[in-house]
Amino acid sequence: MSTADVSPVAAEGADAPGRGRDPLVRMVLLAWPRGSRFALGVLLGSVATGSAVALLGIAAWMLAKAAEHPPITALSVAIVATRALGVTRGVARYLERLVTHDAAFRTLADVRVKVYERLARTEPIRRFRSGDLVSRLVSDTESTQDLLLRGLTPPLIAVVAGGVTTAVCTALLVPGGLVLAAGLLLTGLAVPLVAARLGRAPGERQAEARGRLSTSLVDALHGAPDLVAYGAMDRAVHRVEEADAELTRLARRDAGLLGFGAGATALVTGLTVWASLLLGVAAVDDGSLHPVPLAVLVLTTLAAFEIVQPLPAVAARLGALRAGGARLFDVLDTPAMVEPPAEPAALPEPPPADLRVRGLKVRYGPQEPWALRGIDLEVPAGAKVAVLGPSGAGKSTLAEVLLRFRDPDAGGVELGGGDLVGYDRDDARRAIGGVPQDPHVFASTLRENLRLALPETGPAGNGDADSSGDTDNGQHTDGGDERLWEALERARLADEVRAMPHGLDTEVGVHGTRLSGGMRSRLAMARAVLAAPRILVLDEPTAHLDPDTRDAVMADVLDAADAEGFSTLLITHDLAGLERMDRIYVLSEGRVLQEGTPHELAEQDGWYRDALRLGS
Ligand SMILES: Nc1ncnc2c1ncn2[C@@H]1O[C@H](COP(=O)(O)OP(=O)(O)OP(=O)(O)O)[C@@H](O)[C@H]1O
Repeated sequence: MSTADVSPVAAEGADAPGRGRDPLVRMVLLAWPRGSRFALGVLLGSVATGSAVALLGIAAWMLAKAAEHPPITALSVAIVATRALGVTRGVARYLERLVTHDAAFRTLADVRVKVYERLARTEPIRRFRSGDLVSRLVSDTESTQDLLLRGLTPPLIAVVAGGVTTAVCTALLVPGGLVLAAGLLLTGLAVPLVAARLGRAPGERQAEARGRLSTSLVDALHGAPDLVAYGAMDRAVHRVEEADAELTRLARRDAGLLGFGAGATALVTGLTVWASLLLGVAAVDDGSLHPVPLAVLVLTTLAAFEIVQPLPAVAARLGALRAGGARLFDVLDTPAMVEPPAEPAALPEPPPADLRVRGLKVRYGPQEPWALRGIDLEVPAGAKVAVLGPSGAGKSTLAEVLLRFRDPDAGGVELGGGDLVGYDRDDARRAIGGVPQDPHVFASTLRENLRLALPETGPAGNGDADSSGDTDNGQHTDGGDERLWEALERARLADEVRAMPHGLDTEVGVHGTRLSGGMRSRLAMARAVLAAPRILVLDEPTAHLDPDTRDAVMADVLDAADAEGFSTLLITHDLAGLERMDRIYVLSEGRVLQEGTPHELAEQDGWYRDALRLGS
C-alpha cells in the first residue's frame, strides 16, 4: 500500500496531527501522506522555473556571441537548447500544476472526510452556529488546499531554482553571484516576512469576518419569517452589511500589502541588476570577465527575480491561511462524544432486542451538572417501555446514549448482555434505532429522505427500495418502492404523499420546510420504521401531531412491533395512549422516580397519577 492510499477513515486518532503546533505546520502534516506527490510537483516546478531563467541566460549568450560574428555552427547548440527549454518550460509547468493540484485535491478530500467524521461524532449544531459551520466546512477547509498550492509549493520551488541560479551566476562572477543572492534573499525572505507580519492580524480577522458573514446571512435567511414578524429584519440586514463591510476593508488592506510586495520586489530587482551590471563591467575592464558571460550574468540576474516574485503575496496570505487552519483544527480537535471501540465486539445475529441500562450517569461537560445521575432501566425483548418525566428530566439524554450519539460517563447499557459501547456504532444501530428529538429532514425528495434508512441500496439504488423502473410521478409500486410505501402507511403519511403530484419524488425543501411539522415528524417515524432496528427508540415522535393522528400513528407502530417482534422505548411527556405499554419509568432530575405497569402507577401516589389527574 502506498502512503497515498492511507485512508483518513482508517487512520483513526490521526484526525488532527501535531496538536499544539502552529496551524500552518499542522495543515502541512495533514498533507504528509501525499508528500511524494508534492515533492514531484516541486521538482517539476523547479524545472519549469529554471528553464525560464535558463532560456533568458542562453538567449543573452546567443545575442552577445552573435555580435562577435562567429560561424553559425558555433550557435547551433544554443539554438537547439533554446527550443528545448521553451518546450520544457511549458510541459514541466503543466505537469507541475497537474501533480500538485491532484495532490492538493486528494488532501482536501481527506480533510473534508475527517471534518465530516468529526462532526458526526460531536455536537456541531450545539457548539458551532450553522452559518459559521458552513464557513468552517467550505472556506476554512480550503485553506489547506490554498496553503499547499500557493503557500508551500512556490517557496520550495524558489529555494531549489533560486539556489541553482545563484550557483550558476557565482560561477560566472563571484561578486555578481553574491549580489544576486542578497537580492533574492531580500525579495524572497525579507519582503515576504514584512508582508506576513503586516498581514497577520488582518488575515486572522478575515477568517473570523467570513464566519460572521456566513452566520449572519444564514440567520437572516432561515429566520426571515420571524425577523419580518418582529420587525427585526433591518437589524439582521445591518449585521450582514457590517460583516460584509469588514471583509471589504480587510480585502483592501490585502491589496495594499500586495502592492507593497510588488513595489519592493521591483525596486530590489532594479538595484540588483544595476549592481551586477556595474560589477560585471568592472570585471570586463580588468579582464577577469569576457563580455559574453557579462550579458548572461545580467540577464540571468534579471530573470532570477521571477522565481521569488510570488513570495510576498504568499506571505501576505499566511495570516488568513493560519486563521483558517486554526478554525479547521478547532473542529478537528473537538472531543468526540462517541469514541469507536479499539476492537469492536461482534454483534450477535440476529441483533438482540433487549437492553438494560445500569447506573447510567451522563453530563454535558466536566463542569456541568449531571443530566442523568445513575439510572437503571430494562427493556426486555419485544417489550413496550415508556420513559416519562417533566422537561429537563434527562429523557432525551437517555435517547442520545441509546442511539449512540453520546457515550456514558459512568455506568452503561447492555445490549443483549454485551456492552453497547463495545460494538461498532453502525452495528449497534442495526439493533437500536429510532427517531431523535429533533430529526433532520434533508433538502431532497421524500424518496431520498426515506432511502437514507436503507444504506445498503446505495445512491443509485439496487436493493429492495430501488427507485428504478417506471416512476409514474413517483407513485409506482413496481415492487421497488413497496417498503417505502409500507413505512409511509405505518407513519400515516401514505395518503398525503399519494395526493402530491410528484409522490415520492416531491422535493421537501431545506430542513423539510415544504412539509408541515406533523408531516416532518411522520416522515422521520417512517424512516425509523424502515431501518427496521430490533429496538425502536422514539423521542417525542408525536410532538407535532393532532391527537387523532398521534393515536393512530402510535397504534400502527405498536401493531408493527407486535407483528415483527421489535421492542419499543417511547420517550414522551404525553400521557395519552400509554395503556399498551408493558412498563413505564418516570424520570425526574436525572433519576428514576417511579417505575411499574401503567396500571400500578395509576394506583400509586406520585408524579404519574398527578399528571394523569391534571390531564383528565
Ligand atoms: N447540550 C447540552 N449542554 C448542556 N446541558 C444540556 C444539554 N442538553 C441538555 N442539557 C441538560 O441536561 C438535562 C437533561 O436534558 P434533556 O434534554 O435530556 O431533558 P428532557 O427530559 O429530554 O427534557 P425535554 O422534555 O424538555 O426535552 C437538563 O438539565 C438540560 O439542561
